[in-house]
Amino acid sequence: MHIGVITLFPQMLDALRCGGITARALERGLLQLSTWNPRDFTHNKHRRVDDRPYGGGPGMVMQVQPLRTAIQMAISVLGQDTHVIYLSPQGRRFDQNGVQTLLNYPRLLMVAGRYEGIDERLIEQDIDEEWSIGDYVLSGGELAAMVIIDALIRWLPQALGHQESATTDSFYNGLLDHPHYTRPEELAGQKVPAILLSGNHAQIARWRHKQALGKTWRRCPQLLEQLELTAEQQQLLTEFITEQGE
Ligand SMILES: NC(=O)c1ccc(NCc2ccccc2N2CCOCC2)nc1
Repeated sequence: MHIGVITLFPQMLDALRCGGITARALERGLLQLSTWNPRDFTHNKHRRVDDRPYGGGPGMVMQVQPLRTAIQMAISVLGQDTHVIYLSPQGRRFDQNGVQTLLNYPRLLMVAGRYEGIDERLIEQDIDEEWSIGDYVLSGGELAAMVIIDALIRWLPQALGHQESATTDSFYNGLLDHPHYTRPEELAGQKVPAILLSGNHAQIARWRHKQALGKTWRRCPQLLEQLELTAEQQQLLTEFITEQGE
């Protein structure tokens, strides 16, 4: 997979190379990440990429030409079949389904807006899809792009050491995550649940599934309604509720 980002702040993307799963995936070439800065494609003396908005109003708007030239340069490197997305609060809400959708594009170009946004004519002509990571406004599209890149990387084959953690990622099987514990066994009177020390993997898996069901039931019951729980899951949830003495 080759991802490109059009951004005025390419150094922000370096954060993905600092460590962890994203850094390892990039080092191992599981995906390529390239950036293009519209400022490098300006044709004016002061390398301006923005100008005042027609119709007045506060702030500045990113001009079409530097962005269009940067996008065309990126596509010449990435390939003609590159899918071009724009990060904006008006975009399609990114979620686990979005991960699976975007993974289908071997070549993805992400345009990160700054200032008050970009000239609408660029969106109409050069952008295939708008995506949003949530209903809030950020100073630029870079962090939204990085969130999406991070989520995609976790689903690239071999990106995770033990592959199952992607498929058992809580949101994947529709439930919230079960609790996690590590050394020491006891800490200020807080003990690790004995079942986890038992070595009985079937019972441990059952306990974790029960905890995930219980946590989901507690925190977002509407999520449970969407899932048709199996008889076994109903049994586990009943057990959880009984144990909680609710
Ligand atoms: N939710 C998201 O995915 C998300 C994405 C980007 C983003 N900001 C870049 C941006 C993009 C498009 C339009 C306006 C703006 N903004 C520029 C800066 O000023 C505010 C408006 N914000 C939130």
